[in-house]
Amino acid sequence: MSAVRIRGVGKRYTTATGETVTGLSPVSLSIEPGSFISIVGRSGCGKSTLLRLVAGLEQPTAGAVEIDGAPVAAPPDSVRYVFQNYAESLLPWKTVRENIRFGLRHAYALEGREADPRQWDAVIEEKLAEVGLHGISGRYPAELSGGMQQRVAIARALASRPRILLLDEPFSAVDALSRAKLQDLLLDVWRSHGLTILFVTHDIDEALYLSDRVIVLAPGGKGIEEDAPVTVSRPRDQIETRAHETYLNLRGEILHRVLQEGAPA
Ligand SMILES: Nc1ncnc2c1ncn2[C@@H]1O[C@H](COP(=O)(O)OP(=O)(O)OP(=O)(O)O)[C@@H](O)[C@H]1O
Repeated sequence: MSAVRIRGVGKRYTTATGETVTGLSPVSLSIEPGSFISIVGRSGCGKSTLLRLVAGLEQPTAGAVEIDGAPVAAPPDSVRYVFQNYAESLLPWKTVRENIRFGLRHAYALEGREADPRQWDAVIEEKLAEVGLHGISGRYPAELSGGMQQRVAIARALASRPRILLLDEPFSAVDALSRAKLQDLLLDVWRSHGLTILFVTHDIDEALYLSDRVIVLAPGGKGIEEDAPVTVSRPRDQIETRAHETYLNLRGEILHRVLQEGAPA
């Protein structure tokens, strides 16, 4: 069974002035459990709309999203969302420890387990270590670098034991070196937790490096333009993978297609 099934899902928005805007023309996609899928395309093509529909944060105006075979009417327990901006993923007025505790509470409540708060600090430190952070649990999100904030956002999401992780341009505000490290961290947690990941990015290289499949959305919310499998072997390596012939050919193909599109960037 697919982890996520998107059946003819489309979204039209009505603006405050009563205008109707196409967020996304109907698309259909089947996402296998444990796969890593990226969604790319020009600004305004409907990437975030698609992710929010899968997350149950918005309802489609056409079609339906199914998670593990069940229709999504509200944000499902098995799904977590990491945004570009930490202020959306984390609670800025809570420390890192309190933010992750929030995720843990959620997991314990779902599993009907009695939480023993005395054990939580150890689990929180374990989650932070998993994303390469140590000794920062007493800090507030604003006291961390952009890359560290996104590591905390990932740790918090992992603490609630999701099966599906949705990430909306999570690394676009960090420097290139931190970004490469975050990409490898995400591949590590994807593998070790057996997650299904849907990842929105503007960066075609990032999408190719991370994914099993890259979905290119057409400009103006017109739907899926290309669904390209990435056959480059795993584990991936920042230097070797990006120099691989298959990777470079696919990169050329997708860039060519995106650049050819008539709409302004
Ligand atoms: N709440 C909303 N109300 C009205 N229109 C919206 C709303 N959200 C999105 N849209 C419109 O839907 C279209 C798709 O928006 P969306 O944010 O999904 O694009 P995107 O591909 O994620 O863009 P970007 O790459 O710039 O983040 C755009 O035309 C946008 O203006």
